[in-house]
Amino acid sequence: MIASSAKPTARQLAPSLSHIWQTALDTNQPAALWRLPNQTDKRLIVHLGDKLTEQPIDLDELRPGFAIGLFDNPTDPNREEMAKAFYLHADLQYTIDGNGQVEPKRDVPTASLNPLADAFQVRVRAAMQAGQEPRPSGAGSLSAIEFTETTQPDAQRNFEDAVAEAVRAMQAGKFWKVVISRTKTIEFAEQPDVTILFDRLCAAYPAAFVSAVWLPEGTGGAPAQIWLSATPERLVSVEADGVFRTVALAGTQSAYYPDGTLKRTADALWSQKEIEEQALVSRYIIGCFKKIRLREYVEEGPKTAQAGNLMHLCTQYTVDTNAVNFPQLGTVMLRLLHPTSAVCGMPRPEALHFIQTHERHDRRFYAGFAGPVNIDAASHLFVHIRCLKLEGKTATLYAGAGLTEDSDPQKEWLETEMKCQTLLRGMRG
Ligand SMILES: C=C(O[C@H]1C=CC=C(C(=O)O)[C@@H]1O)C(=O)O
Repeated sequence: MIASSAKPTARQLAPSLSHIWQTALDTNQPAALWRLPNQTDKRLIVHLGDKLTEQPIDLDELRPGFAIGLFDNPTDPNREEMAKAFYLHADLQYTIDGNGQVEPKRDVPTASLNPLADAFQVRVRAAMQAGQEPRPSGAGSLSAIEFTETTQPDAQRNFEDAVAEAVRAMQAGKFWKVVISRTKTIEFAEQPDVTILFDRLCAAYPAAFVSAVWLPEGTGGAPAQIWLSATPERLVSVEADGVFRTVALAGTQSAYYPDGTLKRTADALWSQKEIEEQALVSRYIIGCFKKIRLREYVEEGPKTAQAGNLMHLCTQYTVDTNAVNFPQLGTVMLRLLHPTSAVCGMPRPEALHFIQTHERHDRRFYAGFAGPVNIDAASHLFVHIRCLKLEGKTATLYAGAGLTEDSDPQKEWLETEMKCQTLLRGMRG
C-alpha cells in the first residue's frame, strides 16, 4: 500500500456549510442560514448560550442577529409596543461565497461565551475529521431527495367551506379582505440535508429571500423544528445608507401559459378582484404612513412581479430615513405593518378573529416575519410565506389566499396548490 504524502490544501481544511449546520443540529445551538434576493453570498449564524425567547424587535438597538416572529403576535399596535420575535444572536457568523468557500467570523459579546464558541469549533473540526466529506456546494448536488405527499381527504372541502363562509361574511359587510390558509404534508424518505434543500431553493429562485432556521426543542414550548422558506415579500428593510423599503404584494397567477411557456410580466392580465385585493394592501401601508404623519415616501407601481412559478402585483415604497430625520422608521413600521393585509386582512382585528376561528391549524411562523437584523449595518425582514416546517422526516407546507367578496372557493384552492408548488418544485432541484 502506498501512503499519500500530499498535504491537505487550505480548502480541504475549511469546514463546509453542511459541517457547520450539522454541528448546530447536533449541539442544539439555534442557527439561521439565509440568502438575500439577487445576491450570491449566503450567510449562516449560530446562537450560543441562552435559550431563545421572544423579545421586542428594536432595529436600532439589537446587536447583529436574525429574527423569526410568529404570525399570531399578541402586540397591540395601538399601545406602541414593539413587534416581538425569537432572536438568534450572530455569535458565530459565516459567509459562504458562490463557490461554497466558507469565511468564518466570531462575534461573541461576552467572555463567558468563549468556551461555547471554542467547543463548537472543536465539534466542527471533529465532524470534518470523522470523514464527513464536505458535499459540493450549490444546487448541483446530485443526491436524490425523495418525498411523497400525504393524502388529506377533507383538506380541499374544509378549505373551500372556510372560503365560502368568509365570502358570506364579507358580503354581509363584516370585513373587506381576509387571507385563509391551509397546510400540505409531505414525508421525506429519509431525514433530508436541509443545506441541500436550501441550495436548491437559492438556485431556483434568485429573486427570493431564502432562509432555513433551526429551532431546537423547547423554543417557544415547541418540539425541535427547522423552518425553510423562499419568500418574495419584503416586510421592512433598512439599508446601511438609511433607505427604508416595504412592498404591497398581492394577486396571484401562474407565471406559465397552460402549454408550459413562460409568460412575460408585461403580458399578465389581472382581474378586478385581484387589482382590488392588492390595492387593499397598498391602502393598508399608506394608512400606516399616515398614522405616523409620514408624507415623504416614494411609491412605485403596481407592477407585475415574477416570484418563481407565480406572478403577483407589487407596489414598492421607499423612504430616505436620513432626509426625513426618522431613524426609527423601520422599527415603527414593523410594529404597524405586521401582520399585513397580504397575510391577515382588513380591517385587521375582524380578519384576525375570522382566521383564528376558522383555520384548523396553528400558523406558528407561517405569515410571521424572518430575516437578518443589523448584519453589515442593514436589516431585512421578510414576510414568512412560501415556507414549510420540518420535524424529522415530516414537512408541513403552508399556503394562503387573499379573499374578497368576489372570491371563488375552488379557484382559491388552486391558488394555494400553486403556492405549495413553489417549494415542492424548488426542492426537487
Ligand atoms: C399568503 C400568501 O401569499 C400572499 C402574498 C402574495 C399574494 C397573495 C395572494 O394572492 O393571495 C397573498 O396575499 C401565501 O403565499 O401563503
